[in-house]
Formats: sequence, structure tokens, C-alpha cells
Amino acid sequence: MTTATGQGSAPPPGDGPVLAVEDLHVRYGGSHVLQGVSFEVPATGVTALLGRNGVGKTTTLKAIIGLAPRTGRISLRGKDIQGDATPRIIRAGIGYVPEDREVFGGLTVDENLRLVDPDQGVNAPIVGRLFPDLVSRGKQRAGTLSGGQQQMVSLARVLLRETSVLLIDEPTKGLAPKLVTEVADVLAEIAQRTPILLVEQNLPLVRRIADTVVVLDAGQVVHRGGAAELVADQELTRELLGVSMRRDGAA
Ligand SMILES: Nc1ncnc2c1ncn2[C@@H]1O[C@H](COP(=O)(O)OP(=O)(O)OP(=O)(O)O)[C@@H](O)[C@H]1O
Repeated sequence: MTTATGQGSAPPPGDGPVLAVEDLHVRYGGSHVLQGVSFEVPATGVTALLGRNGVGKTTTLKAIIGLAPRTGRISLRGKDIQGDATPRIIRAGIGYVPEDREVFGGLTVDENLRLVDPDQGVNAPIVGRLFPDLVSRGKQRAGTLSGGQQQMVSLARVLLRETSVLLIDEPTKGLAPKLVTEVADVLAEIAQRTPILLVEQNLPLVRRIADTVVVLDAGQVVHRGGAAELVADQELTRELLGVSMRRDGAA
């Protein structure tokens, strides 16, 4: 559904989580990638999903959106969605921005956005408010944009629908530090209205915009807590993520 102002359905009633994942399992052939993952995404702010490379962060997002074979319980605003197919899950109010951005390179910026909102495209108010650069690039082919600009198209596209929660996978991957900061600014702005479940390796960005963190290891959740507390604890980040605080990649 398209709205005049784009993103931002009303928050769910009460203080409950917008999204709840319980005992989620994903198997790829003989590989048991997620082994009973449970966590909740609060109805406000940014929840960062962290973990070492290959631990199953992308798989978790794909399982929620119905793109990975899964068992377990997933509920959106208290309503079970685990048996639903992807189009229905998206219609129910989950927005998904995949890691590879998936813009249509042969189409213009405006045409990419009109695939979701045929009436407005770059003229949608939310595009002007959050992505003014895209408005001026409306006639440019998306394939000629930089990685950061393509990420903005991908984010703008998902915001043209009414969503209750956004799943965003490594939006700053491969971007120069200045663009990382721009994407972080946009994510912080989006999170004022719509809760985000964010997969992100850039810890300065996590510290800046995330409220809570969920850390995966060996197919399970091994840590939940405040984002600032985790990032401030060098020993814990090394233990859980195998990294020290990255000094590159401004946010
Ligand atoms: N379609 C698939 N078929 C088989 N195995 C897969 C498939 N997709 C992912 N995997 C495997 O599942 C595991 C988890 O992958 P996933 O991409 O979810 O990890 P990740 O935590 O997002 O990794 P990264 O941080 O490197 O992006 C990996 O071992 C990966 O090789």
C-alpha cells in the first residue's frame, strides 16, 4: 500500500515487541545454520543483529521474510506469520532491504521507485525529505549511481510502502566513510518512526544508532543487551564478535 507520506504506520498498541522470533531453525541441506534462535525487536529504535562472518545474520532476516526454509514461531505485532509466503509477509508490514541492494540498473531512479509507487516515484514527499539527492537524479539510470546512492534508492523504495518494521542487511558494506555517515544519518532518521532490525558490521555505526543488540554464535543467540554497553566493552566485543572496535568506517 502506498501512503501520501510514505513510511510510518502507527506503532503497535501497548509496549509489546513489533517482531518476535522464537525457536527459529534453518537448515540448508545438512547444515543446521540457525538452531533455535529467539529474540524480540522492540517497537521503537534500532536493534542490531551482530555476529561473526557466516554465523547466520542474513539467514535470520531471510527466514523472517520467508526467503529461507524455516521452522519456529515468528510474529508481527502479535500475529503469527511463520507459515506465510513472502508477498503476504511484506503486505503484513515488514520491509526488507537486502544486502545486494537489488536496484534495477537499466531503469532510472524514478522508474525504480515507481515500481513501488507508480503515482509518485521521486516526487513522493518522503523521498524529498530523506533523499533530496535522488530527486535531482530522478532521470539517471540506477546502474550508473555509486554504491551509496544505490543504497539510498534501495532504502527509499522500501519506505514508499507502509511498514511496521524494517529488516536492513549491511547497508554500509563497501561504502566509503563519508557515505557510511550519510547512510547512518538516514537510518537514524527512519528509526524515529519505524523500528529497524539491522545487520551491520560497523561497530561505530552500531554504537551511534542502535539501542539494543542481539548477538548470534554457533546458531544461537549468545548475548542481548544495550548497544553502547557492548561496544564499550572491548573484551566482550572481542569474545562475541572476534573483533576490536573498528577505527575505520566513520559513522
Ligand atoms: N542458500 C544457501 N544454501 C546453503 N548454505 C547457505 C545458503 N545461504 C547461506 N548459507 C550458509 O549459511 C551460513 C550462514 O550464512 P549467512 O549469510 O546467513 O551468514 P552471515 O552471518 O550473514 O554472514 P556474513 O557476515 O558473512 O554476511 C553460512 O555458512 C553460509 O555459507
